[in-house]
Amino acid sequence: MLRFTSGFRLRLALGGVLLLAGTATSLTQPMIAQRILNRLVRDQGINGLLLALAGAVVLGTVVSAGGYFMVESVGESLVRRVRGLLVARILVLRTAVVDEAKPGDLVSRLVADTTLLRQVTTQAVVTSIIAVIALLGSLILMGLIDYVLLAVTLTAVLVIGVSVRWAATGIGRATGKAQEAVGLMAALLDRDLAAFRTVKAAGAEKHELGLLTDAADTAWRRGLRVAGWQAASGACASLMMQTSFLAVLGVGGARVASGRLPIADLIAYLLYMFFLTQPVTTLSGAWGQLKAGGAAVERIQAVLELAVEPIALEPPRTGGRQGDAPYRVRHPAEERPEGRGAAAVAFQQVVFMYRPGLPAVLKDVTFTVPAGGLTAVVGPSGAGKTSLFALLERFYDASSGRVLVDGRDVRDWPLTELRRSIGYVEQEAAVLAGTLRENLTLGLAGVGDDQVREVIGLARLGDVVEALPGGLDGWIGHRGGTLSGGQRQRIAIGRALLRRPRLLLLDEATSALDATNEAALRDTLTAAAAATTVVVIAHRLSTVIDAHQIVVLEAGGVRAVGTHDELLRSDQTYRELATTQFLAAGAPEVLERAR
Ligand SMILES: Nc1ncnc2c1ncn2[C@@H]1O[C@H](COP(=O)(O)OP(=O)(O)OP(=O)(O)O)[C@@H](O)[C@H]1O
Repeated sequence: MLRFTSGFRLRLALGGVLLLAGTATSLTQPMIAQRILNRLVRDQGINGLLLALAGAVVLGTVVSAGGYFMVESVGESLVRRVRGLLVARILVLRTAVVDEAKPGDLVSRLVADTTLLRQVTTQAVVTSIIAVIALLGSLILMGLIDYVLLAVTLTAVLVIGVSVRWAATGIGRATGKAQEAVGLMAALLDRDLAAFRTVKAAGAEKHELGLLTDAADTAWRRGLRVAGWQAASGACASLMMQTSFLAVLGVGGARVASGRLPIADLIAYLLYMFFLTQPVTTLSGAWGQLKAGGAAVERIQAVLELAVEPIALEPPRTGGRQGDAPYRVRHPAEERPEGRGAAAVAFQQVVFMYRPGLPAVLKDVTFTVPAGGLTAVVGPSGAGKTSLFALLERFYDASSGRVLVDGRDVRDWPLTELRRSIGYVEQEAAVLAGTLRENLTLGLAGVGDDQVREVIGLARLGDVVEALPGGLDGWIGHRGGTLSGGQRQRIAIGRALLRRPRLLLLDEATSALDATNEAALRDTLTAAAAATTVVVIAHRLSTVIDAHQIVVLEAGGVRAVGTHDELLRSDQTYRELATTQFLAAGAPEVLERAR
């Protein structure tokens, strides 16, 4: 926790000092009031004292408010820093890590655990520092009065310390588990929202509700356990304070009776014991809170330790008002590149498994893609086609062998530069909640209207712009739920083309397009292939027929490479694929050629 407070410690300390000063100023008020009363009784002037009392009231309030604000603002700054660190980390997590993560749980760590952390810093840390000072001060003054009574009090404080420590461990453990349950709830809700229509269509609302309420119940039960530990710790502290009070009374009384202690000293000592109750109660509560914060820190730390890609992503230091618009791009990534030509690709004896222990999905894959032109990759479902793209984008590293882009191993490319050279259109094309323009210019800065309009033409997005209320700046819902599969993919193609990639990877949609759009997109791909290298995982006959080279993949291995006509003649698998599995693009002559 201390690590996260670096840079804020001075402000935190200053806030603590102000709070302390505010309390001290407030403590002078009864003394001034007492004097005012005394002077009134003696019929003396009180103007000066009234002024002093008013001054003490105002000063105490202002100083306390300043201290409170400072401490709270440190809490907010701390949350901002930790959230910045977390998102900067989450955004560059390795794909394999995210494959296994629960997104909802990550969100819960970002939201709920950081909030808990804030409460702990502002409430627990500062109040306990003040309480420790008050505790030590009182104990010293009590020792000056009578060290025998101090020994009795210290025994009680020690017992309280031990029991509070024991309870705090329980609080920390129970809080960690409660936060875990909250994370599970978030993960479950995320899974339902991600597959919202599927849940509805399957009539699984009741089932999912059961799971969610189970998770909520678990969080509630664990929350109760936290409350139980807190109550036990508070009860222990209070019991010991009362016992020690009685013990001091007994021992003190005996010492007064034997003449070893003046009665006035015993009364003063007992008054100090009253003072002591406050810091002891505060500290016993704060210890538990610190442990709870520790549990939150552990969950945050666990995310910060996940494996990340070699991309330097620092949370920006500046704040600044951005208005109410969500998803405003505050730190635009980069300028749109100029035309950059085409990149050659080579796979050399590539073996790849997603995780150690899993079977290899690519087995000794070797083929080359020349710079420029259209290469189609075809093969049965599960052959490993998408995995080839994942290696090119370096979402994963090959287990052995080499993947080259422009003759350079992808592992030797700076990752951002590699990805900047590649445009990737997934089959289940991702559309982000935001405007159409934001979706197209994602990660690019300074893209002019004319350039956006150009890709709208190229990707055949005219109908989407027209139908969308607000046009180019119209809002596209969560995961593009308001769009058809084909429209989503055309947006993704537009996004990829806008980046002017040296290599365009396209996992063709399996859904059929109408004949006009089919032909138009074919033209777009042909035009793109003239300027850059295009590799398409092809599901359409029209695409393979147009391809300069076709790579046939089967069960993780390259079966054949050639043109459509060559492969029709020479390769049985290809012939079967071409005649049975490809989506034929309406035109009879295409079908005829396939036969
Ligand atoms: N993230 C992953 N973790 C583990 N295994 C995976 C992962 N993604 C894919 N696989 C497995 O790798 C194999 C190849 O998958 P891949 O998606 O590359 O096939 P594909 O040829 O693109 O299939 P399709 O045409 O159905 O999209 C499959 O057996 C799949 O189950």
